[in-house]
Amino acid sequence: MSSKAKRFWTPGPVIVGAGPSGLAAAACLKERGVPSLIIEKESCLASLWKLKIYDHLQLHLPKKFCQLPYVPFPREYPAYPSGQQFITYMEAYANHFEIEPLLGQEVQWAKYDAAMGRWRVKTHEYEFMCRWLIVATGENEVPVLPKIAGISEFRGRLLHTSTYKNGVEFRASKVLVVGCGNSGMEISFDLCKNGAQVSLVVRDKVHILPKKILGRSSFAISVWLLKWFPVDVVDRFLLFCSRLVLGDTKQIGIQRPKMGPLQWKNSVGKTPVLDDGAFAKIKSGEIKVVPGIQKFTAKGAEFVNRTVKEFDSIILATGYRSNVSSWLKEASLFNQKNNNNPQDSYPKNWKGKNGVYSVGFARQGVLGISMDAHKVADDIASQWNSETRHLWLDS
Ligand SMILES: Cc1cc2nc3c(=O)[nH]c(=O)nc-3n(C[C@H](O)[C@H](O)[C@H](O)COP(=O)(O)OP(=O)(O)OC[C@H]3O[C@@H](n4cnc5c(N)ncnc54)[C@H](O)[C@@H]3O)c2cc1C
Ligand SMILES: NC(=O)C1=CN([C@@H]2O[C@H](COP(=O)(O)OP(=O)(O)OC[C@H]3O[C@@H](n4cnc5c(N)ncnc54)[C@H](OP(=O)(O)O)[C@@H]3O)[C@@H](O)[C@H]2O)C=CC1
Ligand SMILES: O=C(O)C(=O)Cc1c[nH]c2ccccc12
Repeated sequence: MSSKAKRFWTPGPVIVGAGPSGLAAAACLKERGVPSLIIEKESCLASLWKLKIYDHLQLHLPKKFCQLPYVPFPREYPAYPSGQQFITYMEAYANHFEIEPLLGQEVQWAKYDAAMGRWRVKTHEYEFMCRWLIVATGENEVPVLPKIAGISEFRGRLLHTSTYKNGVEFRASKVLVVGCGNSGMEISFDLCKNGAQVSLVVRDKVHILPKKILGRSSFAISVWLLKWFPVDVVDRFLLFCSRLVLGDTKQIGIQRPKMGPLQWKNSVGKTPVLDDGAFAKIKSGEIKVVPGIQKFTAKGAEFVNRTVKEFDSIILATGYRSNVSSWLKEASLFNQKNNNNPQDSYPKNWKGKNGVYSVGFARQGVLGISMDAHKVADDIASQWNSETRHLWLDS
């Protein structure tokens, strides 16, 4: 099969993935005069947002922190755009920069050919040869489905948050949500508003912060404070405000890590929950916090404290991982020990050896994507300007 693949030499970089990272990288390169080619496995751009996001999702950071390079969100957009508005924005972004990804082509493997001095990027139909490869396949590509004992015995409905759309079909039913990240909290809230009886598994320590403090985004306040104060001081401020707004989370069975929320995010990579209403439902008892699962049973679950409960549905809000190890054959940037994330931690994680780069693996959301895209484009453009342009003009 591989011998039949049509081969192409691309002058500029090949970008794998047409999500926000791929689009931002292509736009930044274009602004610097460097052409690029995006290869996308799905039949659309922004596939995470089009295929895996629930109906009521709003960006949890204010819009100025979620815009891609050069193009602000439309003025009429609300402070926290919806998932659909973010999709519309990305479509317009691609049109603006005339970015036309090659759709429906999954990259099966990419490896560096030292003899050619080129990356070989293979899809089912094509093989591309390029000087630079940009990995933009995202930190949230593959749903994490934990191997919990008895999971195949459960006779009710079992799904991951990536296929959850809304709570309507769960009305009046008993639902167990496994995992207390932003997905687990927001989906629990949605289910609760739709009349489901919700239990939420919190197996370990977690930081919950109010989305807003005195009407202002707690994330925006943190970014502002970080200009003047070290991160541990900002963390203490966030914890103080959280205590005032939410109360003591320990009293309802949710313990905080010893480290503050921003330090926790930077060192462990776990995003604090930005609470937008679920916590009040936990406090009122409408959402019940339950401990880790010992095993699933045909009708429900047994928990580590030996209690047993029945459920109609189980929703795994257990997060996502990257798929890079399945297709990228290189070890300078991504390694398995580090959960397939770039091995140098932020902010040194965007450049590997032989012309491989990453955009969107800094665990910093869209803001991190924009920063990576500029740095990667600057680096490639300086090489493009000094060597490649002459080669192509001469030939
Ligand atoms: C539910 C949810 C809500 C979020 N909300 C926010 C938010 O409010 N603010 C924020 O800053 N961040 C948020 N994030 C984080 C979010 O993942 C990123 O900000 C953003 O989508 C990452 O963009 P990306 O382009 O790096 O990855 P993705 O959006 O995942 O795009 C990667 C693309 O690569 C493609 N791809 C993967 N493998 C291959 C392959 N082998 N060959 C070809 N194509 C491939 C995929 O199909 C996909 O289109 C959220 C994440 C989730 C899951
Ligand atoms: N509105 C928005 O903008 C939203 C943004 N997001 C973002 O999307 C990304 C993904 O979020 P999310 O999908 O919540 O994933 P996360 O990885 O953030 O959270 C997964 C949760 O599942 C728990 N978990 C994993 N395995 C098990 C298990 N076997 N038993 C019990 N609990 C388990 C984890 O607990 P533990 O810590 O113990 O491992 C963790 O609390 C994040 O960056 C998030 O901020 C998500 C939703 C909405
Ligand atoms: O949505 C995400 O997962 C993000 O990574 C956005 C983000 C970056 N830094 C943060 C600190 C606190 C809460 C969210 C984020």
